[in-house]
Amino acid sequence: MKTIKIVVAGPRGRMGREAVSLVHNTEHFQLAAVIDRMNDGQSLSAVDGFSGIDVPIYTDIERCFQEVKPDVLIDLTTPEVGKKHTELALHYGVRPVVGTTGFTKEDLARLTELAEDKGIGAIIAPNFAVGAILMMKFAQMAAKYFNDVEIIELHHDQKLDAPSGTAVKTAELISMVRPSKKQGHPEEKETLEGARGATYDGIPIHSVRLPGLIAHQEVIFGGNGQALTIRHDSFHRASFMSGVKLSVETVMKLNTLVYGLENIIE
Ligand SMILES: NC(=O)C1=CN([C@@H]2O[C@H](COP(=O)(O)OP(=O)(O)OC[C@H]3O[C@@H](n4cnc5c(N)ncnc54)[C@H](O)[C@@H]3O)[C@@H](O)[C@H]2O)C=CC1
Ligand SMILES: O=C(O)C1=N[C@H](C(=O)O)C[C@H](O)C1
Repeated sequence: MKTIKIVVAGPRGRMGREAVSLVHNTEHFQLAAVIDRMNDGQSLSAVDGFSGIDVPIYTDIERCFQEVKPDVLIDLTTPEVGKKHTELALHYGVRPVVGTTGFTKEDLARLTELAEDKGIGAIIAPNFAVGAILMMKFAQMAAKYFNDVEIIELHHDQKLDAPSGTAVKTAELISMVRPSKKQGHPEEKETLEGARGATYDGIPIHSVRLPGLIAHQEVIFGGNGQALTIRHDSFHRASFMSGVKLSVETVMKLNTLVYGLENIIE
């Protein structure tokens, strides 16, 4: 298999550390450099937790792309930075694999157009865990039979965006198959603002943030005399890494932007 030359953005983050380890330990992947906010020009091996991983750190992504000429960028940063990085990657002909969440419909439309213009692949995946993809697919299946549904997503308290990318993606998949509907009593009123959560196409989404959690989601369907709950839990960020590996391998064969791993997992 041809070696894929990879740059990871956000290497010191919770996900970035796992991704650096994945790339470093995968035979046909080459970790060529990392992009961080500090330590420009130093070796990653000098940073705590990365001993033996001797690749350069860049704080300037454009200089990194010009000098390193990677095949793939793995971005695990923050919503605003992730959008900028994805755009620059496409501009430089580097295929982005983006786990960073917080992209709007407009962002996705713009990036899809850019990938088309450049004729290269890109993957933006709100969740890389295979169990989470199945949860979303099962929820879409169930929505054909149950019109009433609410999503509860639960994450660690350091998460920047709410609702989670996974919750938004789940609501999008459900709204593709169920008729648009306003749920609950037509005259219901919130006596405390936010009590009914956010809504996507009439689907309430509730976000829980607590220390100790990693990434969890329940999709609850209610019907006549019954309820169906579909739940997924990530107890460790290793749960996301097989999806990152598959995305890097797949993005090399694509020439458009794919949003969501459900589109590449059979
Ligand atoms: N798609 C998926 O399966 C998953 C996606 N995520 C998403 O990944 C992103 C990162 O999550 P965590 O690792 O938990 O966050 P984190 O806060 O631990 O890490 C983010 C890292 O990005 C770095 N960063 C910020 N600005 C930067 C810049 N300009 N250049 C380079 N690095 C920069 C920070 O220094 C930090 O180390 C979030 O958007 C999160 O929602 C998280 C878990 C799974
Ligand atoms: O920030 C996180 O941790 C996660 N973010 C992603 C999301 O917003 O859906 C994926 C996973 O839930 C973990």
